Amino acid sequence: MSQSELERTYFQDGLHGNHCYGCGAWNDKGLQIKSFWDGDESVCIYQPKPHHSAMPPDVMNGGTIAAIIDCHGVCSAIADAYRTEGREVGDGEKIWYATASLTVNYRKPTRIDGPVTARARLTEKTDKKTMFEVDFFSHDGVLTCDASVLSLRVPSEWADPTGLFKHIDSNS
Ligand SMILES: CCCCCCCCCCCC(=O)SCCNC(=O)CCNC(=O)[C@H](O)C(C)(C)COP(=O)(O)OP(=O)(O)OC[C@H]1O[C@@H](n2cnc3c(N)ncnc32)[C@H](O)[C@@H]1OP(=O)(O)O
Repeated sequence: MSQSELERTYFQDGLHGNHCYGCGAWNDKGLQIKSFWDGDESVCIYQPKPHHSAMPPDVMNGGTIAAIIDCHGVCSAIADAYRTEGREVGDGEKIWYATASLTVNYRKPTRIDGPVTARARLTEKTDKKTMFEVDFFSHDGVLTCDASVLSLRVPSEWADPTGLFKHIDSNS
């Protein structure tokens, strides 16, 4: 069942303290993408800004597209893990995933003058690994990119607000 715009809950709003450039609701300078369930698919609708352009000012930059797809895929893996356990995103013991692999095929230029949409579907899952395939559309409904995002479950140190590397350094 799809949620109407008013009753939507966005995955990122449950990821408290997330400063990620693409999906962190607590990063004022980031993209602050928002993702939600539409039945079995997850959806992200994003209005690009003029400075998200490629060389032609009416075409969206590929790196920004990749950041949206990456973060939408990883947040979908996180939301799927919570949903599997019957919990809302962010409730109870925290679940974190990080990108292990991202593949983006740029099929057509993406118009920048309206909201883009990423639609993701789960294609593979184990306890630790989750794969989402993502289709990316320009505002006129053209499929401009297809992508796959492999997310791996990571420990809570990844969410340490003071940083990750001190945990890695102390373990090595
Ligand atoms: C407030 C907080 C907010 C938290 C943030 C909330 C959302 C953030 C969204 C943004 C996402 C990012 O940008 S995250 C930043 C970008 N990503 C990273 O920096 C990740 C860097 N990579 C790593 O740290 C590591 O490689 C990991 C954690 C991804 C995986 O290491 P690991 O956990 O030791 O995994 P490992 O045992 O080697 O492998 C487990 C299984 O996965 C497979 N596998 C591992 N890597 C790959 C790979 N690249 N491609 C294919 N398969 C792979 C292995 O073959 C194995 O399969 P099998 O034998 O089991 O079959």
